Amino acid sequence: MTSDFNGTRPPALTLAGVSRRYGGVHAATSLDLTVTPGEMVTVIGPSGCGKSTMLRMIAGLERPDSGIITIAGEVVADRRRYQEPERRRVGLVFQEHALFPNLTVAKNVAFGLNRLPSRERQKRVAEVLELVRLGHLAARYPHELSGGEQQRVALARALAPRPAVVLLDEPFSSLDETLRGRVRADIVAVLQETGTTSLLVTHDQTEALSVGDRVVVMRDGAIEQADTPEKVFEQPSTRFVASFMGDADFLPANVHNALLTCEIGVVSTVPGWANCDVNVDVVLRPHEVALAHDPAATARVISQEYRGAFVLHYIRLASGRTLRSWQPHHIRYAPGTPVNVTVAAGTSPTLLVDDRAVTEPPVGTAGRPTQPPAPSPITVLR
Ligand SMILES: Nc1ncnc2c1ncn2[C@@H]1O[C@H](COP(=O)(O)OP(=O)(O)OP(=O)(O)O)[C@@H](O)[C@H]1O
Repeated sequence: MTSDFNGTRPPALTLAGVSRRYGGVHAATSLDLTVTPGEMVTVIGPSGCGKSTMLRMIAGLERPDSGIITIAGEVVADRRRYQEPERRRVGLVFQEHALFPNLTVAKNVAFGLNRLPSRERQKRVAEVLELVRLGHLAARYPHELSGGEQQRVALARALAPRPAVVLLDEPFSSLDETLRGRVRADIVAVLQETGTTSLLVTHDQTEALSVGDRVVVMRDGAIEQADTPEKVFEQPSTRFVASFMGDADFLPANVHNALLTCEIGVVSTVPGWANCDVNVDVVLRPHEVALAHDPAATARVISQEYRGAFVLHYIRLASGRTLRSWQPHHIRYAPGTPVNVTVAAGTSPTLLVDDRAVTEPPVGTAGRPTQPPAPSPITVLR
């Protein structure tokens, strides 16, 4: 058993230094993660970054080359031990519904409960079908259900044996856009209601941010950042996370005596950066970039995309760099319009040095003379 967590329950799941290679491919590299009971963690990253490999190792469908995995305090995989999937307290929900087509809904849900006496089994099946609001469809076969209903049955089946962790691998991706939102809300509600610990793999940034208590961003087999949705979006730890989790542009900038400036002028003050002179890249998201028509401005609108609630404008700066700006849907600057570009008041943008976010001046930068990029024309913060 691992040590107690918060003095009471152990973590629902831990990975410590978990790695897996397929020939020359490092599918998972030294993964470290601790998931607390009841937490919902979303896992996101580009195709092939190792999301499914991580889930498969937790489920016991794949054996790690090294590292330790515990579930509810019990070691299920380490150098010596390897617990079979059916003995792990893990429930699985996959993209394809994976229900047995020849079994009714009730029998599908009862499938993992064969150790229970018949009466208890029936009671538990009825309970979980009620939970996903499908009690009235217990006698139907999978082909008689909608895609959303099939996913709710899959969740009921995963929850029935009271697993310590439920793993969901892109459970909504086969559903169309409208249904997707509804089924997602239903499933998340059931997981929250039952206090179920879960890991949900998704390709959808909005889903990862809106559903997760914590978001794990993976890249090339490694965890790049594991944080609250707010931190992942507002304080990305790397250039990759900043650009992967939403639109982001990067401008060379300089912090001199706590004042952050770049090509568009003064961006903000940076508390704690007094007495330093550091070149950085500043991360700007389109909602942080303000525009105003100004015949004297050197920046130009290149194009715009109508997105319904807002219009995304592409701006070419004097340097030739491009910046994007969201404008309310009723504001549309025609291509060629000269615009004054500023950073919205109250923005505290992420600063990068060598692709990593920095919150303090790098060691040895105090007083270092650097050549600040020439701001054109300095814009006073509103
Ligand atoms: N059984 C296998 N044999 C060889 N290589 C594999 C195997 N399974 C996965 N890989 C490789 O390991 C890497 C990680 O794959 P994985 O399926 O975990 O990625 P993923 O992030 O889930 O991708 P996707 O989002 O496309 O599903 C990929 O390069 C993949 O080609």
